[in-house]
Amino acid sequence: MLLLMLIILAISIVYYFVHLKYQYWTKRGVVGPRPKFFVGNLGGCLLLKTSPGDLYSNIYKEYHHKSIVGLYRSFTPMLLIRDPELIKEVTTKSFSHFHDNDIDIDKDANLIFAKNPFTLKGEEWKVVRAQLTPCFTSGKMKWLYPYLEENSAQLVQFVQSLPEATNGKGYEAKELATRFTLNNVGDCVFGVKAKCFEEENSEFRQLAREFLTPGSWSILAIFVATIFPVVMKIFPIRFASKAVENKLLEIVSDTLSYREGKKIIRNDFLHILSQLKKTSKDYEFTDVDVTAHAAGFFADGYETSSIVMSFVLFELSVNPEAQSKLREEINKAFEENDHKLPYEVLKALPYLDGVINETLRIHPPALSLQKLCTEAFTYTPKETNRSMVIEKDTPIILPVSGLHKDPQYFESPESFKPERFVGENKETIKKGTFLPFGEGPRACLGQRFGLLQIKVGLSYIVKNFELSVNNKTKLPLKYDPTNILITPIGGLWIDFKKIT
Ligand code: HEM
Repeated sequence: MLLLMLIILAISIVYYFVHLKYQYWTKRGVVGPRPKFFVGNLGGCLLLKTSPGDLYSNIYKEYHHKSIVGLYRSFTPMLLIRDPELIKEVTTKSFSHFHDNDIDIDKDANLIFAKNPFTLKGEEWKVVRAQLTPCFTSGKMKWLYPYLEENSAQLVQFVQSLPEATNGKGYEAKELATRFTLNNVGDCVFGVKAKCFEEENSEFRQLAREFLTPGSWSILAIFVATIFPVVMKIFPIRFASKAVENKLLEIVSDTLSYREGKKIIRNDFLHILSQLKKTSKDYEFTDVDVTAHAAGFFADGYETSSIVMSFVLFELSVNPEAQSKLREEINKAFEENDHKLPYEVLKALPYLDGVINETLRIHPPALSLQKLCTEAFTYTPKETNRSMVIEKDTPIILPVSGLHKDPQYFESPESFKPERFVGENKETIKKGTFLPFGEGPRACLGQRFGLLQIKVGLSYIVKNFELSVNNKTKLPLKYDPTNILITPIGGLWIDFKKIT
């Protein structure tokens, strides 16, 4: 009897404290979905039924009349922001209150990722971000452009050589785009030929398969770290296997020694990084930094860009009018420039820009972003007019996909309309509602390079092939719930008809 009473007492105490924990947002007048014991609001993600990005998009839609929504990650209160004004505060105006991403990684177990600006915090992030920013100036992109053009010409030859791409069996767009972007990072980051068109299992393709590829360990680790950052503090989870990390480090140090020995100067990221070693004044930039950042650019450089490129190919296939209009713009640019596509001309093509931005709106590779409140911030939601304090260490969710599909900001959000991002229309897009690259000081560092490689590869493809969707593509598209970056279930299969 006594034992039973003790058990009931223990359960009641636990229940009381759990109840108290889950009162956090109610006490502050913030509404949100009811949390479940232990998992809070992320149960669906843990059961792999939904990705965090899709979960936040659904919550965004459900609470359409609210500026903020209170959620719980296990017992930790976190805040989903719907109000674009508050998003502007978080990303830009009051950046000093929210300067970190909500991710923790074990530095000893992750040599490469631990140096990536995305995972760095506070002063360390500031220093590294300032060091790496010069790698992505417009001038540096111009240096790299010839490599991208050469790989784009090879991309066309590769598609032409594939019987399945042209005989109605279809070719998977992500596979195609990954081969292309890996060749680009091989050239632009390491100065090495990645040979992803020539060889089915080239060294780079193998590396990529084990690194940030859907289903690989690194993707799973990122998934766990995103949902439960605390796990990363307890277990030294690796984002890339030791073998992959060593291989990347070996490629960089071999190339550097070869260049030094032969006195070779090649205009690429590796050269820019090794120059930083000589010019960095305030903070020592070591060999390890050069190597880790080059390897980091490899990781950042191919996956997100190939996702975007594959979705652009898909959207053009299902929107033939947009495809024709884009082809017209590209053909004209080639004709007016001696059958070439110079860097300045490509950069200024408005419809191409619109097509890519509209694809990024409908299919942003990161469906949501996670920030951390680093200094308390006072906010007054307009619907309650009651100010509340966002406390230090509160995780903040920016529901990118929810905002991108909100009819309040993008009329008929399900329709593919590149014109939204062309000319004056672009200026009417409300700040804080279009976030494919994030926003403010912490926005994507490699945006210029990512967009450039997509633009040039796409221009060559659209000039040479008519695209249509192959019936192996499962429509309507569904994203794999076990991935952080969007991955369409079954792939995006495209037919390519050569334009003669
Ligand atoms: C179209 C392709 C790309 C997309 C859609 C994309 C998207 C993003 C997003 C959403 C973030 C997070 C921003 C935030 O936290 O607010 C990010 C960060 C970052 N990206 Fe990209 N990215 C792309 C290509 C690249 C490329 C090609 C590189 C480098 C070669 C790169 C390097 C980085 C780095 C270093 C960060 C961390 C920035 C920081 O925290 O200071 N990205 N990217």
